[in-house]
Amino acid sequence: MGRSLRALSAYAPTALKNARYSSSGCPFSKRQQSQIAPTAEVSEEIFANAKPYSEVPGPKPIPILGNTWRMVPVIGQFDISEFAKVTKLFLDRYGRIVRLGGLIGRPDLLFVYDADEIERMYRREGPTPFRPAMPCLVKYKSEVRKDFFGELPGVVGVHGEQWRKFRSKVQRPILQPQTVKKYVAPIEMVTEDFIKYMEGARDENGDLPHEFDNDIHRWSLECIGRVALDVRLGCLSPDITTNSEPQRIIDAAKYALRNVAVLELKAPYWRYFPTPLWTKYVNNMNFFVELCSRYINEALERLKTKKVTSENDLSLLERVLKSEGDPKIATIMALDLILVGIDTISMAVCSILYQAALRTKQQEKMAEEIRTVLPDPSKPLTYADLDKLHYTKAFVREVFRMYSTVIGNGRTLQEDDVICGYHIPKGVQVVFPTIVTGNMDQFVSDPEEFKPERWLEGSGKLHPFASLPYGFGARICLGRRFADLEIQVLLAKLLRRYRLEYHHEPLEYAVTFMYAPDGPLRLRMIER
Ligand code: HEM
Repeated sequence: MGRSLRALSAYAPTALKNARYSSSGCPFSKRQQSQIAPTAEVSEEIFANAKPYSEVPGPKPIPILGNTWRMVPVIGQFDISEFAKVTKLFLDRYGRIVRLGGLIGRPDLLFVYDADEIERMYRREGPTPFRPAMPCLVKYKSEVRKDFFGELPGVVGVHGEQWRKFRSKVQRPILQPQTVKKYVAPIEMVTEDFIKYMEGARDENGDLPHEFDNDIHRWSLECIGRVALDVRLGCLSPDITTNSEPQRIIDAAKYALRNVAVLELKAPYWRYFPTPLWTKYVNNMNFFVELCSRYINEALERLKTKKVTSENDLSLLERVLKSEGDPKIATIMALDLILVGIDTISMAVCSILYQAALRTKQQEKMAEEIRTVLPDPSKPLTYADLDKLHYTKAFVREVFRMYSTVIGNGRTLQEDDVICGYHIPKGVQVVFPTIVTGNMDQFVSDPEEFKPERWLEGSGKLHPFASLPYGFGARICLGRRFADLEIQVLLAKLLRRYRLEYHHEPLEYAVTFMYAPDGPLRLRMIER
């Protein structure tokens, strides 16, 4: 029996659990040997028999310098853009659990390369999982603009009760398929404009320009504006002038993308004094807050005179405005969606289009599927059509497995635990390096083979926690349904009419903040 992609996805934990052993000949026998159910409490006996934390293998900190130097680009032995290789190197050198201690001013990092342990930790994580992330944003929300964010500062960079309260207010409207369905037509319109732009931007060979990755950002910005702010921002219009609002939005998004990585990974001095880069970051964030507030106020005004007969007449934003009665909740929700919903999806799309251009056989299979589901290209897309694009979705899933856009996820332990036989104290930051675990033959059959079919056929090993592009559990990506929708609409519209090719130097993947092809994405776009 074929296994449906949805049953395997991170959104259906119960189905996932049942679908885990897809092959005959159990690939995950270690679990059976240990007999530890993934949600079981760690007993006192397990604690008593655990090896001490100090024995977890890993690079030894050098006195005074600690281990931070290893992470500092250029002078250290590990370059940040090589982070994906570094995490693999840790596995090869030290094994399935690796401690990176002695990092100045921050807790130890613990890399776990065991999908069974990752599953156990996710399933036991409790109602308020703590994902350490975005320290710049934490400082901005909790100190610099505490006046604005107050006691309900959103979900990104927020933890504990404050996080739970905010998430419970917005989760339902954002994740309901019924909400997402309403955005098929708006996202299709944005995407049609984008494809029109792409058609005009090609050179005489049909190649897209050097800065095409920036154009993908403009598309994702336009999509998120439509979803979170109920407006067309105008970022795809062909005659944007310098200093116009769309240009300022594009610049602000670009700035956030380029410099947050520098601030957080390379130059964390802003923690101690306001560096020029930090001051610019704050101004940039203030710009986004002001932008969201303005559009939300406009939406509120429109809502006052809108005739509403049922909830179905309301957009996502209007539903939140109506149910919460506080425009600030809607503003902060929009801000969070914008902050994490631009570069994630843009980088994912760069990677997906690049892989489609390189893998002609699989691209043709997607095109054929799209043509079968959508015989008439002039007919508007529906949610039901998109749902039938099984192979296309499996292709995307396979790109995520092999070239995980978000290289890993993480949790700060909120209580002591036993991981891979070691007693790990509360407060340690555990890293789940998806980019590595998704490519380990212990968890995935023939991991070096690009095989979308593996997500459909149910043959071979495929540990459901080895590759989780959107995370898992109570803190799972809030925008994943929109991310999937945007990717599917783009592929359906683009591959229905065009063949993608690539005729330049192969691009290396690198980590800037996300993991994506590094260099000019000069795809060739040829009418079918
Ligand atoms: C392909 C694109 C994307 C990928 C790979 C991705 C991945 C992720 C991951 C791994 C997390 C952490 C989940 C966890 O801790 O378990 C996350 C969180 C989040 N994502 Fe996404 N994401 C994508 C697109 C988006 C988009 C388009 C939006 C907005 C519309 C969005 C909004 C969020 C938010 C708000 C959170 C924080 C949730 C919380 O902490 O409660 N993401 N995403």
